[in-house]
Amino acid sequence: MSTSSLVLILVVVAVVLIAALVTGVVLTRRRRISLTQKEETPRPGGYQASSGISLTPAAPDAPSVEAVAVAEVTPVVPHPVAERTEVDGQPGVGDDASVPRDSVKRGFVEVDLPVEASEVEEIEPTAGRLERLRGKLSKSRNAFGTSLLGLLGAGDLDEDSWQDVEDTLLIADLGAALTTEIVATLRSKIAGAGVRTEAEAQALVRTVLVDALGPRMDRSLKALPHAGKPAVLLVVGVNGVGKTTTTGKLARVLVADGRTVLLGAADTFRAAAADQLETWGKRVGAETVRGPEGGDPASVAFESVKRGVDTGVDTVLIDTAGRLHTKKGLMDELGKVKRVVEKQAVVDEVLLVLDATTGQNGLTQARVFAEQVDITGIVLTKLDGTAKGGIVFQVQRELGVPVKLVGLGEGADHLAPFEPGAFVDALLG
Ligand SMILES: Nc1nc2c(ncn2[C@@H]2O[C@H](COP(=O)(O)OP(=O)(O)OP(=O)(O)O)[C@@H](O)[C@H]2O)c(=O)[nH]1
Repeated sequence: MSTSSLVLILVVVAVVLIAALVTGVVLTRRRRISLTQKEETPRPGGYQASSGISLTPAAPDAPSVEAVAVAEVTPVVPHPVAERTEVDGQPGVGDDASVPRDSVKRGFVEVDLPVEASEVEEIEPTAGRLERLRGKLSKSRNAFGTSLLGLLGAGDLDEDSWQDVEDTLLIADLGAALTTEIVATLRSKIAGAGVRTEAEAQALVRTVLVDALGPRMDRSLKALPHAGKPAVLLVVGVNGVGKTTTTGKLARVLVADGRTVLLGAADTFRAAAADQLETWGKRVGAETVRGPEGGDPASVAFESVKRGVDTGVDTVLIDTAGRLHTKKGLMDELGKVKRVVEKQAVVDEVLLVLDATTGQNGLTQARVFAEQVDITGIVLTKLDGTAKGGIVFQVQRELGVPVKLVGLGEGADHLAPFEPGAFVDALLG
């Protein structure tokens, strides 16, 4: 082979190698850029609460103005005392448990446990957390706001257009009654004021929707100690809605606020649920009280509060087992858990966790739980994954109970206070 052929071959090999190298670098960069964009660049708009979660001690003797206002419009539902199955309200374990279990015990279920914590984590202050939640509600915003504002901003509306407005509200889960009401209000306001532009439509819709969300309701979380005893919060709801995750996130908020917390794992149906809660506890440095698998949840709740009082923590958070609202025995059991805890201390909050992605069924769940225990606040989870944020309107209206917190993701800090203005802004974009 001549020298010139050898030089030619070497040049070709060198060119191929350089081309491969350049392609590799470009691909790696692209991948990195798309990852960064996904995780760090917030989309414009989105849910932006203006402050952190408001924590207060309960003041049972002095209800707030807002609570009184809510009570005035909401008839109190009497509890079905006659249907209770236990007679003495005392906790029992195993065969001694007085409430029959009418549900098949859940078998082995695959659950993702939070990453095992070897030491207590540093928790970022809540202020920065709100900024990071920007854009989390974007799915709801896209579906709801864009079409509604487009319709209303288009000038004079004929009957077909009003039908479209109505459909948009219904699809967003506002429910038939509220939709009719809101459309009637919008129609009369538009007739009175005249709406020419999308900006005018936005201002009008914002006012009407914020008003429908009861902006004066007291949404502070009664999670601070009072009368020398810890605040006690009970977290309830059907299976898989996010009770344990919310309890863990809430513990983080409290600890970040300088509070001491004890967790009660009153989900005795699944050992994995108690493990999951205990891991959250370890991550924030909180003790977790748990009982034997299959034991009496009321007993665990009782022991948790007793331990919380003895150790002088600020807040006891009790995570209960997921229970189908259609199973009477399990719902009775929930009433018992609350009554037993009340032998030790006041239950300051009963937080009903609802999964926003379940739409109308969330409303049915809310009704049944409210018949069993006095719900004091709603936590609406998974709002990051639904275009149906409208369930908020209906649940509040039906129960007369405020949505206090929203879950906006699976992350440990994806919990935000519910603010009607911020919520509507996020919906409308
Ligand atoms: N996207 C999203 N996922 C959430 C949110 N809250 C909880 N989850 C997820 O929902 C799933 C169920 O959450 P859990 O906390 O185990 O629910 P649970 O109600 O305690 O479940 P059971 O104990 O089986 O009744 C988990 O994968 C959570 O990460 C949220 O706000 N957004």
